Amino acid sequence: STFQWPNPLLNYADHQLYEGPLNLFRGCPARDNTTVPAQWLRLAYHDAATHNVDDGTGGADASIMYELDRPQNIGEGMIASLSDFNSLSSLTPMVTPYSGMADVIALGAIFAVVSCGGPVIPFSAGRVDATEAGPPLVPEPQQPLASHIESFRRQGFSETEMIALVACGHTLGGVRQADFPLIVTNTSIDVDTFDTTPAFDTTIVSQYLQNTTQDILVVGPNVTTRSDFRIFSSDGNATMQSLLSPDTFTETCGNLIQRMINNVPNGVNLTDPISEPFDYLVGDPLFAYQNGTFIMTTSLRVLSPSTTSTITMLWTDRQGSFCPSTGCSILPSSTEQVDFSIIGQILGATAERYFFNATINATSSISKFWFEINDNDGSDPVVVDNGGSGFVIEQDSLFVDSIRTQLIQVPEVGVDTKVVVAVRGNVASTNVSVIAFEPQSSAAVPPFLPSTTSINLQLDESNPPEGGFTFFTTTVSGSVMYLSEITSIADGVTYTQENFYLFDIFPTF
Ligand code: HEM
Repeated sequence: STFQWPNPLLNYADHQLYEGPLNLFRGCPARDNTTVPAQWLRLAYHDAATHNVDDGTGGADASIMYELDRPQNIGEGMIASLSDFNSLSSLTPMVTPYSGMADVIALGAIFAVVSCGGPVIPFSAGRVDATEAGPPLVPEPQQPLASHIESFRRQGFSETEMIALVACGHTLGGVRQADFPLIVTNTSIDVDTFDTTPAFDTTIVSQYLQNTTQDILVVGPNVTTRSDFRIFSSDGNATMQSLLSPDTFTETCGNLIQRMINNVPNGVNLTDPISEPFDYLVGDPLFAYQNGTFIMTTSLRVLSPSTTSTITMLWTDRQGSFCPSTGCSILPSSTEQVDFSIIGQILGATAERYFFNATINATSSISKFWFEINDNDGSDPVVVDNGGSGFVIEQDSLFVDSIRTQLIQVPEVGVDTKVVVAVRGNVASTNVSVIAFEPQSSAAVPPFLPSTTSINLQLDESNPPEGGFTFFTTTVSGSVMYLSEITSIADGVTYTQENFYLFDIFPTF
């Protein structure tokens, strides 16, 4: 599939699915006598369950961050899961200036299922985070069947789908005694697991049908809270019978959980579902100015590369006369095999990432770039040119200087980042500002919200003007990962750049 650059949201979706840090939780890891994936999947259900098809409100919107004091959301897995997502932001941003925690919770459900051996669920990005609690609509075990049927109808699921979705959810994890003492009455049990395997598999179904189930919501001493029994048996076990087939279970659960996490309020538009890595993924170009040249660095991830291929980056200059008519060109400076997540591996993806370090005449500059892949086997080279337009450099008058921008070690604090922005023109009246975006929250408990700070930059004393550029600077905390907006205003002319990912500059950090 084709990636049209720039598209930060789709780039984020591909990165999270195929190269992201949720992959650290592969292999269905245990925690708190249940599993991390069980905790993530329940969190995602409770976030999405507030969806109301009748009026188009609620759903997968991270409102769960404001609803944890409700009895329906009791359970230590909730805070633990949200804390997982918040602390991963110290490695790589989970929330970004253009995407929020609701997308992360949905990604968590996808990784949860696959981590325990379930299907690969396609991901659509673009959920919008709520800023307050939604209606208290999560079903509870003591409620009668009719209220569960109505609750699932409101969430957009038929009675058959309700049966299946509950079985898909309750193939993972179990019920915690401390939180549900009226359900798990045996105080020597910490978590009473729904079935005998931690895996995302049909054991929940087969043990139920064989009457060997240990699911406490089926066989518990308290009849009132046997909600799984009432739900599973509500159609004479017809749906449970059909789910005995591992293929049916996998396909049904994949589809239903995908619909569950895509239940968003009206007016929220999700991207098309992503079910495979993009064929070619370009890295956002970085610029630095040095002695009359621009150093532009970028990269290209190529899926299923041929071992014999030569990859060339080409570009045209802004004046139209400096580069030859075929374009200026450069070969990669280095390459690296892409380390795909469990999801990428299941899809059989292999890829190589090629890094380019172009030295560009700063006067004639660069207007656009593209790539050519020649397999050297007589076939025509493949041109990767963003659907024909090339990767267009909109302006070369304002950029974060990727060489002058540096990490500074601060004893006992960690690191700060000295940000240096280059602005064309030697104008003392230039006003340069950035919005610094920190994805990780320092709060001890949810809601975990990113923070943004507006900063006016100062003239950089240690980087005097050079080659028609003036350099402006500020020092930000090392936990600032994006400059969500960079703006310069000089003599009535405004330049802006959005969503600059600062950590592209320090790839090994
Ligand atoms: C009528 C509907 C449902 C009821 C009454 C219900 C009830 C419960 C209860 C009481 C627990 C124990 C929670 C704890 O001790 O922390 C639980 C756990 C769980 N539920 Fe449900 N549930 C329902 C539907 C669903 C659905 C649709 C899903 C997902 C598709 C789901 C996924 C889970 C998971 C994964 C756990 C295990 C959590 C862990 O081990 O930490 N549930 N459920």
